[in-house]
Amino acid sequence: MRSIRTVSIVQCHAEGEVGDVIVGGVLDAPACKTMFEKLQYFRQPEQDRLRNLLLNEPRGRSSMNTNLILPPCDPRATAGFLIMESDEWAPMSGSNTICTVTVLLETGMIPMQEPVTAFSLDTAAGLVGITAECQGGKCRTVQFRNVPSFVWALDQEVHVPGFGAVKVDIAWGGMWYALVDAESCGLKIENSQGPRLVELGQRIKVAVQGQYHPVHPKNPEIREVTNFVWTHPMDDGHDKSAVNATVVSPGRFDRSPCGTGSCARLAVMHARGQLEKGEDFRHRSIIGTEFVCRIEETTRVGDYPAVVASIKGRGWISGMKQVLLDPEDPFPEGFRVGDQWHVAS
Ligand SMILES: O=C(O)[C@H]1NCC[C@@H]1O
Repeated sequence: MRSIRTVSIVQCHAEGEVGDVIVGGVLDAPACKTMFEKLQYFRQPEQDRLRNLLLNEPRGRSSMNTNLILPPCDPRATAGFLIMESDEWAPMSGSNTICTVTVLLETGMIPMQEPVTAFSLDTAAGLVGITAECQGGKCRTVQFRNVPSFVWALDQEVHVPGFGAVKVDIAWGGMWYALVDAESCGLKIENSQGPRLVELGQRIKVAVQGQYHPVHPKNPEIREVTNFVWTHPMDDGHDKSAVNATVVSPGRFDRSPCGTGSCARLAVMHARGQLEKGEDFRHRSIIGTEFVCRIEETTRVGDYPAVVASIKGRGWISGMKQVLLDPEDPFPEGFRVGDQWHVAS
């Protein structure tokens, strides 16, 4: 056996969405003042080979993410982390935060305090507060207090070639999202409609990218919609709840209820007067798992009214692995196949 690269990983999922965590084998980015600078370093083509090696086949698959724990830049944080998704280094991610916290605590990288461990994590989108309920050495729940979320525009009409006009909301929840009511396109969020939801969701996302160009007021480098959420109307019975399905690029469902998508939706619901500060909202995924979401505070981001949202969910460690690269492997950055990766050509 030979290898020119060895990366040690703890495998984890949060409410069904894989968020593996690198615990060894990758050095920190040199001389960075912020986690966003670290993200910029790692997404350069030479460094980005790591993301391709880990997420592309044969080592990865289309429905997974990998997180990289690094020293924080903000002195208030206990650790920093960066998020690798199939098509981007995401500034922030909810399911990946829950996985990273679960691994940090259950492997002892951050000492676990029972019944509650509280600390902050530094991300490329800013500081995220963590409150983890812990019992018997298990991290039972992870709640994170996200960077502020806000609506960029409501009810925008987008022309989708071959389909027609679609109404979209555009909001920031740690990533930029377009959100569309599935019923407005004659669809229901259920597995039997999966291929159509993913295919049309991707097409609407591309159409939005062509017509609307949101920019984060605090960081002009964080721009353009990269994620898409299908929503169902809120069930306002005993609990406020709804199902959603996030279409992650290049075209597959988030298996979790999507933490940053949920924050974007909370900002939209607050702007529409559907959810107040302090109210719980239960967001369910395509596989029936749930995040408990809440608006903790209202604030502003630049000129935009914003909400500070918290999201609570659960993570489970599922294994450990060491990724290797044989110097003669013909695919040092892996490959993608059209059956599962929505390859354009
Ligand atoms: O929970 C989230 O925010 C996400 N899950 C995978 C894609 C998004 O980053």
